Amino acid sequence: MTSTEITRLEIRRPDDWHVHLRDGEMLARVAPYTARQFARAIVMPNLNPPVTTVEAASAYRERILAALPSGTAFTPLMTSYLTDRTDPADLERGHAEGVYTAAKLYPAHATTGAAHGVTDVKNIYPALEAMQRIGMPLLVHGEDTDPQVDVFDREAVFIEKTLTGLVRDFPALKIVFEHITTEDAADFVRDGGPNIGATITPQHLIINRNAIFAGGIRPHAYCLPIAKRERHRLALRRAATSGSPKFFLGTDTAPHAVSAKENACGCAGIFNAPFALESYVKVFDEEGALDRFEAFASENGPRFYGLPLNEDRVVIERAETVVPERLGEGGAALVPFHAGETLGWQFAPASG
Ligand SMILES: NC(=O)N[C@@H](CC(=O)O)C(=O)O
Ligand SMILES: [Zn+2]
Ligand SMILES: [Zn+2]
Repeated sequence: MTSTEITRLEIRRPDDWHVHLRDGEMLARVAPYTARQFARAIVMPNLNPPVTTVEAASAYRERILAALPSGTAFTPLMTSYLTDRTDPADLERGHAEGVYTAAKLYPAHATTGAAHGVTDVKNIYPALEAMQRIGMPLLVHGEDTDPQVDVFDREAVFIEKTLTGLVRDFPALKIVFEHITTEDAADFVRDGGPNIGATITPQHLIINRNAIFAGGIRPHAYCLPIAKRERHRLALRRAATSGSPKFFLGTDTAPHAVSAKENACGCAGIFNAPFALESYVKVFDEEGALDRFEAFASENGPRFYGLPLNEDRVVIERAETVVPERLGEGGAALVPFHAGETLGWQFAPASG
């Protein structure tokens, strides 16, 4: 069957292996979108202050569950924010107690909420040794932070200056190279051992860097790592649809208030949770790879993490979905990815 003849996908319920659920009112506003489409999500710890202890992660998990309508079947998978002072014993205890699923490396100042990040990876070597020993995955925001490095080269420079050494020094550590944006990263992951994987966002499969400057500056197309040239987007599409088990779904949904996006110093982050599956399926459809979508969305992630696959199923149909310009009212409104566009797929269509 050619792709255009497929009008309905029924797949295991997907998981989102990279989300920002925020906290407080924003958490209540955004978490239901992720819980609507996904069974589980890896929750990023870049709150203010960051989630650096088992107690903080456990309390955050409770706030996430409390923010969802009762009866919602959704499992937040918590992460620890690594700092120069991370205590390996905290990681081991959190992992053993089932609180931490993974730990996150933000190079200091690399992105939103990374001010408390790691200044030199050598500082977390004791933590990484413990994680390697207990099988706890390391999640990496892979951008070099040297201000001399061009913003479009930061991911490639990070591979060369940091990631290659980490993989060499911790050959048995599970590493997820998060939200990859370049052909360099896709090749590095493809050519690496079985314990290196990567998440890919919808935006990096759909836009290139021109979108940030289309007719004027477009703050809602700005995220980190920043979208790159077309050849990188094409390489990411090949990686995502290749059938390789190393690449899996991670939206990096990163909501910010409209006033923080449409600003002289706008925040990085794209809020893609509301139509995430529609967005990814569009890409797999365009690439003639709808038959590979279930593995990318629902199988490769849990297998990499060593978690069971979801048993329930979801339906995504070929049907028009109009994406609103804004979701929510007044100051609480958020601009979703694809605002104002019509997508050709619809998640969980009303029966009939
Ligand atoms: N992706 C982004 O542009 N922003 C994320 C941080 C991150 O994932 O780097 C955020 O928390 O806003
Ligand atoms: Zn990041
Ligand atoms: Zn992120």
